[in-house]
Amino acid sequence: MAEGLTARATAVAILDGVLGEGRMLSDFSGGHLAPADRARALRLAETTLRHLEPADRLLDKHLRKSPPLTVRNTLRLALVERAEGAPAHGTVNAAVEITRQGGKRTAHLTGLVNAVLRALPDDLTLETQKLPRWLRQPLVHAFGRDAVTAIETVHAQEPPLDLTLRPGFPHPDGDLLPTGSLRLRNPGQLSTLPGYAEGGWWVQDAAAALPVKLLQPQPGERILDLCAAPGGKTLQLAASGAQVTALDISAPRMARLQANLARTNLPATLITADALHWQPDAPFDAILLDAPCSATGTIRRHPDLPFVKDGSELPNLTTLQAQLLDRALGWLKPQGRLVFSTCSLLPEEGEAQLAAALTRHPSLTVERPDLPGIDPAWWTPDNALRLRPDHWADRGGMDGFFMARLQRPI
Ligand SMILES: C[S@@+](CC[C@H](N)C(=O)[O-])C[C@H]1O[C@@H](n2cnc3c(N)ncnc32)[C@H](O)[C@@H]1O
Repeated sequence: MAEGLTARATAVAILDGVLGEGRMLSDFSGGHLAPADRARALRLAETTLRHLEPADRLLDKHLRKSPPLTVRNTLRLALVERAEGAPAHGTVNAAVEITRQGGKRTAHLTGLVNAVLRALPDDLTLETQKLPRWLRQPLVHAFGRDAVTAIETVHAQEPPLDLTLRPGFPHPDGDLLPTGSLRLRNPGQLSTLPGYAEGGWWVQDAAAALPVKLLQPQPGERILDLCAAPGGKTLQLAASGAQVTALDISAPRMARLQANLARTNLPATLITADALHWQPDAPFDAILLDAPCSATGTIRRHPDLPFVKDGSELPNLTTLQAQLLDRALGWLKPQGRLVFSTCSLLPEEGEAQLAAALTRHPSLTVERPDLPGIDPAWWTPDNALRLRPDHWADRGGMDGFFMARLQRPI
């Protein structure tokens, strides 16, 4: 059997699901696989998705007509592995074997797969993959062509892993970022790292850790985490000593939040409900609204997103964000503060959403506290924070996020 065949064949099956059936990578369970094969398959599929279109441009030079999707995915995987430095013989043998094992559907194409892969040059270099048009155009308009090219360059790289640390607890070695997150390059099995068992840290992108830092929770404050699951921000709020109520509509995601609280031994009151219908008993000192959004800021961690989404859900999402924001503002005590955040790169889920909220609620003020490690260039003219994947590009980038802190009048 060719080495790594299980992981590679699984990676092809994952690519078939994403590109043929519009399934998200996060839906892949792979529970029947050994953990190492599962992790390798996902990593191979993600890497292939980061280079899919440049890979196709090279493959198409050697294909007279397009093969079935699963064969194309087998070729894409082998080509991308080669470009990443894998030895030719291993990738070719595995691709041929996967094609042979496809039976009637693909076995007659083993010769083609072998010939195409052997015809590829030794020094394969892949161009940078561009964002899809529905996303690229508004981003060029918002940030300029150079910024979008820089974002695409970061999207092509495997992202590092960031941890949010709990003061006084053990943690692994890594690079401490200016905003306080710890960055790891090759973390390996997380549950074996120092501090895992004690709940001393949790995985959270450096940008995703900033909405809670912007909210500046204080011990004893009554804080609502609205749209809370799976709960990275709930853990931050609870670790600050605030009295946290965490609400989310999704029961499975709330189960993950509960497990995260159990591992870290942090307290919060959990409510599974639709925020459009729920009402609190009493107002809050502060609210974090980490609203559902297009998640276009997380493409470096979710390279399937550009292939599965087409922007058609945006009007519904922006309407929901505004409704959630209006409801949440009504649950604040006088002078209470609310952070609105989205992991989106699109101004309509960020800058434009803030501008519209200020028009609907002219008495609100936007607060801009001093936060350690924040580059002054990341603040917008309206005192919001706009974070992009190309920020800290030399360190591995960060997720795209928008966040603003609003204060209710007396
Ligand atoms: C961006 S995610 C939240 C991430 C979370 N704050 C964290 O840091 O782990 C948005 C969440 O909004 C929830 N959501 C969507 N519509 C909702 C609604 N009407 N009421 C409550 N939660 C909702 C989704 O289930 C999803 O978990």
